[in-house]
Amino acid sequence: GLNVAIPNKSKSIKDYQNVYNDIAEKIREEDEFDNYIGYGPILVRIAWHSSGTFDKNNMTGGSFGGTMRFKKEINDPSNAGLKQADEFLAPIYKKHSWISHGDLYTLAGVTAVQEAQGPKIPWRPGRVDQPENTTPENGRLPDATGDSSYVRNYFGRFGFNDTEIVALIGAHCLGKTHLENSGFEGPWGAASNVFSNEFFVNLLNENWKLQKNAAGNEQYDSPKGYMMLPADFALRQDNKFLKLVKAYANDQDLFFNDFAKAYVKLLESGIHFPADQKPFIFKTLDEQE
Ligand code: HEM
Ligand SMILES: CC(=O)Cn1cnc2ccccc21
Repeated sequence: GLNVAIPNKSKSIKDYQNVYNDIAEKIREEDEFDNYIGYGPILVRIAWHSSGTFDKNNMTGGSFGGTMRFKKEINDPSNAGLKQADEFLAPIYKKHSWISHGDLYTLAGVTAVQEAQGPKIPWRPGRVDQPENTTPENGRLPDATGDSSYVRNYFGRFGFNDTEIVALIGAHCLGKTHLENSGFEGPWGAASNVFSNEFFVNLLNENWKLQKNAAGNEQYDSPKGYMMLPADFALRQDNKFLKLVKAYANDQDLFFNDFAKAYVKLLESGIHFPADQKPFIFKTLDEQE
């Protein structure tokens, strides 16, 4: 059905900046998580996975209904590890339970990118919690072993073009893969909690070798201990994707601008906002000192 955003008229940018600040302060406070990577990366992932169930062919899924809060969705094998993000957000929801879960998950993903020194992400509230029986079925999130045509086709389900696809996957500059979650293993060393174009620089410049990991899955490893998923490496194996990878490796500002636009489109997939609803642009903690 049609997901029409219903902004809460009693809440202003100040109220949402308060939620942003609580999330940002908790990220700073709980800095030891995942070997001092912190919670930022999995907050970006839960925002993306909440939105990544969208299917433009039948207008189902997406972040609107906040169904990630239900067992069926959070237990999707593709969401392994994200219960920790949901638990991180539970006290934030308890304190600000006027907010919808869809707004909370996506706002957390915005906060995490901005607090990681990434671009400003304009954000609009108005998602409305939907009942458990509207939870989409498992299996709508992408397969890490896919090749370039798989990746282009997968994101075609959202109506994303090549620029949006490559920019979005640049979020793999944050965090790491965990064998117990996805069957892929990334190195502590190379994992980062600073948003940058490093993913593209490494993808282009490292000497990658395809090898089986401890779970028997093939991944690309580099002498420096970096890794890439087959679906990451696919961005080098298609001429149009490769052109974009090179552009972003050579111009971080271009990457930041394209990422911000694509991330907004992802987090708002399937939602109709009032034409006059202006997005909020939040200040970082550093900008409020
Ligand atoms: C072809 C599309 C994609 C595939 C196949 C994919 C796959 C994966 C896999 C397998 C992991 C490791 C999970 C774990 O083991 O803990 C991961 C982590 C991550 N993904 Fe993606 N992803 C894709 C697109 C995206 C997009 C569009 C975003 C955000 C805009 C994103 C953000 C992240 C982040 C931040 C992490 C790190 C999480 C952590 O450190 O725990 N990914 N992804
Ligand atoms: C540090 C590292 O492995 C960079 N990287 C490369 N591919 C990734 C996929 C998800 C998260 C991080 C990823």
